[in-house]
Formats: sequence, C-alpha cells, structure tokens
Amino acid sequence: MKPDDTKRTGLERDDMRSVFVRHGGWLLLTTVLLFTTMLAGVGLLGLSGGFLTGAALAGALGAGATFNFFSPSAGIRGLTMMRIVSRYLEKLVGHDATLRIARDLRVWFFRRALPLAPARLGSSRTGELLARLISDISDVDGAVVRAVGPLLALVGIASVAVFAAALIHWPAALLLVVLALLVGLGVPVLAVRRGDANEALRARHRAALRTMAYEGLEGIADLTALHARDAWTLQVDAAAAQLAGADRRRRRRLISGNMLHSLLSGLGLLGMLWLALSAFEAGKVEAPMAAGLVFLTVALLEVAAGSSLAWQALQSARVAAGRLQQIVDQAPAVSDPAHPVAVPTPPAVLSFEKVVFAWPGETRRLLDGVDLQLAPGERIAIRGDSGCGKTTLSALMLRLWDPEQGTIRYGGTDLRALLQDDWHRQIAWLPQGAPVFAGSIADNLRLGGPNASDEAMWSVLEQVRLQEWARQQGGLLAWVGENGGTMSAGQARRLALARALLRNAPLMVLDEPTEGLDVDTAHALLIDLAAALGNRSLLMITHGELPEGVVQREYRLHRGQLLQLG
Ligand SMILES: Nc1ncnc2c1ncn2[C@@H]1O[C@H](COP(=O)(O)OP(=O)(O)OP(=O)(O)O)[C@@H](O)[C@H]1O
Repeated sequence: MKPDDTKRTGLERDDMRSVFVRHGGWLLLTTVLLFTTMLAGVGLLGLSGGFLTGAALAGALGAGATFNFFSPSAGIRGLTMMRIVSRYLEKLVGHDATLRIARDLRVWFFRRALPLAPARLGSSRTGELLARLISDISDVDGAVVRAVGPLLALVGIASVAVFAAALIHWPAALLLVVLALLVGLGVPVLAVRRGDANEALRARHRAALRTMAYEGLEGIADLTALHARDAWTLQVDAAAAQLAGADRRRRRRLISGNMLHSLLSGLGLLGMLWLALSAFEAGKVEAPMAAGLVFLTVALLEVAAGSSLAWQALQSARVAAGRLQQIVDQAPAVSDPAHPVAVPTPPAVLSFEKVVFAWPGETRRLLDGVDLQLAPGERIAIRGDSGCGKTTLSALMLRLWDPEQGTIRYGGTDLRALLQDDWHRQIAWLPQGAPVFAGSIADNLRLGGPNASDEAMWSVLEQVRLQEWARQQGGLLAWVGENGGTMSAGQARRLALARALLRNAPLMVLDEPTEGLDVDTAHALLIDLAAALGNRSLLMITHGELPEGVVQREYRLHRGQLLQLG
C-alpha cells in the first residue's frame, strides 16, 4: 500500500503506533531472541555452578567415577552455543527492525506534518523541526528493541528463574520474587522518577543547539560581515553546555540506580547464600542444587542490571513521542471537505466576494470586504504599501487559509468544496523568496513540470532571459549550488519564475516576479511574459512600474479594500 492510500481508504490508522504494529512480527522475534539469550545466560551460570559444585564434592568424597559429567557438560556446551547464536540473531533482527521503524517513522512524520505547512509549520523554526525529525525519532525508533523488549524478556526470565527455584526450595523462590521486583522495577522506576521534566528539557536543549547551529551556518556570511560570529559561537557554546548539563543529570540518575542495584544485589545474594546453606544443612537441598540456587541468583541479577537503562530508554521514547505528536496533532489551517466536488473545467472565472480576513490572534482586518474578478486570460496587478496584505490575499487564493467571511469561487464553486491538491494543480505560484534547490538547472525546473522535455525547459529559460547564462554554465545539467549559491539574486529569481512558467496551470500568481532585476531586464521580461501567458490568467503582486499592456487592470490594496487604479 502506498503511503497516501492509507489516508484515502481510512482502513488503517495513521498514528505512530501503527508504524510499530507494521513491524510487530520482527519486534516479537527480537523479544523472543532477547529472552532466549538471557535464558541461555542464566541457565549457563546456574548449570555450571551446580555442575562445578557437584564435581568438586564428588571428587572430595571419592565418588568421581560414578559422577555424571556428560549430561551437564553437554548442557553447558548447548547453552553456550544457544547464547552465541541467539545474541547474534537478536542484534541482526533488532537492528534491522529499528532501522525500518526509523525509516517509516520519518515517512509518517513527513506525511502528517506536510499538510500543516506552511500555515502551521511556519511558526516552527527549521532547526526545531529537524531536531524532531532526527533526534526525537531516534529516541522513539528503538523503544521496543531497547526498552519494551528487554523489559518483557526480563519478566519472562524472572518467571522462569522463580519457577526453577521453587522446584528446588520455595523460600528461595520467594526471595527471587522480592529481588526481581526490587532490582527490575523498584530501582529503575526510582531512578527515572520525575525524570520526565529533565527529558523534556534535554530534548528542548538539543533542539535549541541544532537550531542555533543550523541558523548560524545558514547566515554565516551575514554573521561574518557583522562581526557577530564570536557572539554567535558563544551562544552555541552556551546551548551546548545546557545540553551537556541535562545529559549529565540523566547519567547521574542512571549511575545512582546502578549503585542501588549493586547494593541490593549484594544483599540479595548474601540472603540467597544463607538460605541455600541453611537448606543444605537441614538436608532439604542437595549441595549442587544449593549452589545452583546461588548461581541462578547471580545470573538473574546480572540480567536485571540492564533494566535501569531500558526504563530510561522508555522514558526518553515517551517524551520524544510526545514531542512528535505535538507537531502532527495540530489541526491544519484548512482541511479538505468530506464530500469534495470536482474543479470546474478551466477556463473559468476566479472571484473574491466580500472577503474578510485577519491573521489568527490579530484584530486588524487585512482584507475587509475584498471583491475581485479574474476572467480567463485576464492579467491584473495588485499594488499597495508594504505590509498591507497583498501576499495574504494570494495565500487565500491558494487556499493556504480560508476567509473569515465571504467566499472565493472558481467557476462559481466555493474553493472550500474542492480538494486542496486538485485546486493547487490549477495554480502556478511564484512566492516571495522562492527557493532554488540544491541540484541542477533541470532539477529545479522539473519541480514545475516533472515531465518537461529539454526543449520545453530551454524555451522557459529563454522566456525569463536565462538561456545565455544556462549555456555558459554548461547546459541543463549544470549544478546551481545550495540556495542558488552560484547564481545572482536576479538569476535565482528568474529560475524560480521559469519553474512556475513550466507548470501548465490556468492561473498564475506571481509575487514580485522581477525582484532583484534591473529595470530594462525587468521590463523586457514582463513584456515577454504577458505574450507567453496566452489564455492563462495572471494575478501579479508588484511595487514596480509595469510596461504598457502587461496587465489589463491594476488595483491598490488599501486599508483592506481593493481600489481599481487608472
Ligand atoms: N503567517 C502569518 N501570521 C501572522 N501574521 C502574518 C503572517 N503573514 C503575514 N502576516 C502579517 O500580515 C501583514 C501583511 O503581510 P503581507 O505579507 O500580506 O504584506 P504585503 O502587502 O505582501 O507586504 P510586502 O509588500 O512587504 O510583501 C503583515 O503585518 C504581516 O506581519
């Protein structure tokens, strides 16, 4: 099933748990292998202890000839092999399952988070999102293999050990129950108690450090020019120190838990020694069995030593899962209708009808009863003071947000009745600050037209007057660097415009298409653009002067109202 099918059919739940359920078989196998490895270890120590004691006693009593060496030594060899093989398989299967879960969790997070962009994700810093995508997911992906699996296996081992001890001497079984509860549950729970707050703090510090490092690298040129690099480095150091502090507190908890574990283990072992000796002296238990009880206790305590780490891993996973859930649980700013209708067949009229809009939490109405009609093939420009709401108007047209009042229609159909994906296919959008992606010229252009031929790409490059530059770079496969690092601002803008032009959509929304260009190039480009658009409609946001004939009408957005100019 493709990822999107899940959403469409609704047959499968699309939550974090479903990712683990999908790999349930492998996780179960890992837990069984963990259990087998532990069981082999405990059995090995118990059996060898009993065997050595029995052999020593047989020697001392001169009964060496009748002592059965063969069965226990075969058992020891068997258990040794079993432990080696199951540990190898456990690592193999466990790592494989963890990597698959990490992959699926990232895909799940992307799938759930992407519909929130840009409206909801816009308020999260990129570094913060990266921290969640990488660090939090790596805390969650091993939740079963590092935490739940070992703890379940430990419960299994403790049960088997208690059962075996009960067969030999029931008070010893009782002591094992108490010990298992103390070292497997009591101590680790005490160690992680009230650790949630530190885990949450640690995750926040980790995200802060990543954000600072990311933003520092992104803005290194500005920081250098402003002589602000040292100050920035100091801030990064402070963030790193805070993270190290939280890490230290986490380690200290673990060490305290381990110390308590060792103390209780010593006491428990002494108790078992006393119980076993008393039972032997009272003739209730034979010497090898008494020794077996002591070694069984040693083995169980050794296995339980990892429980604090497992509990801590569980705690980290829980906190990290909460952070991921926090992002994906946000309600999208706009959602698809339960019963969508088909997009009216273009060409059709786009109309704003008494549209009112204020940003959430703001009282100022940026759009206060906007009426606008854009007929097929019509080209209009919208002007206005900086911050008056021009880009906001285009965001509503793209249905990144819905109007508070009023309606936007296409061919008479309210945009809210359409599927967002269907509607976006009707629009080619050039936003302010459109990015140039790391890749070749062709890679960037194909984002606008995935199946575009080389000819089509050269043709749009010519329209935006980048043909010559592209040839000088070596053609469509020339690398443009991250964020268009090898291009001037004007060239980057034109490449983004070419990408929008390649998109064969009936509506074009261009926000400051000629930003960064000299007046002559900008005018020539706009004239070519108008000719190239054919029967496509254009809504252009601009501050600059437009040559005659580029648009048929111009508006000014002022105090929430659209006023026609000229
Ligand atoms: N996502 C957002 N959340 C809250 N407020 C926003 C958001 N985007 C824009 N604004 C606010 O809305 C107002 C209008 O912004 P908008 O980008 O629409 O202006 P504009 O007319 O396009 O400006 P410019 O010509 O400078 O690009 C500004 O005050 C801005 O702070």
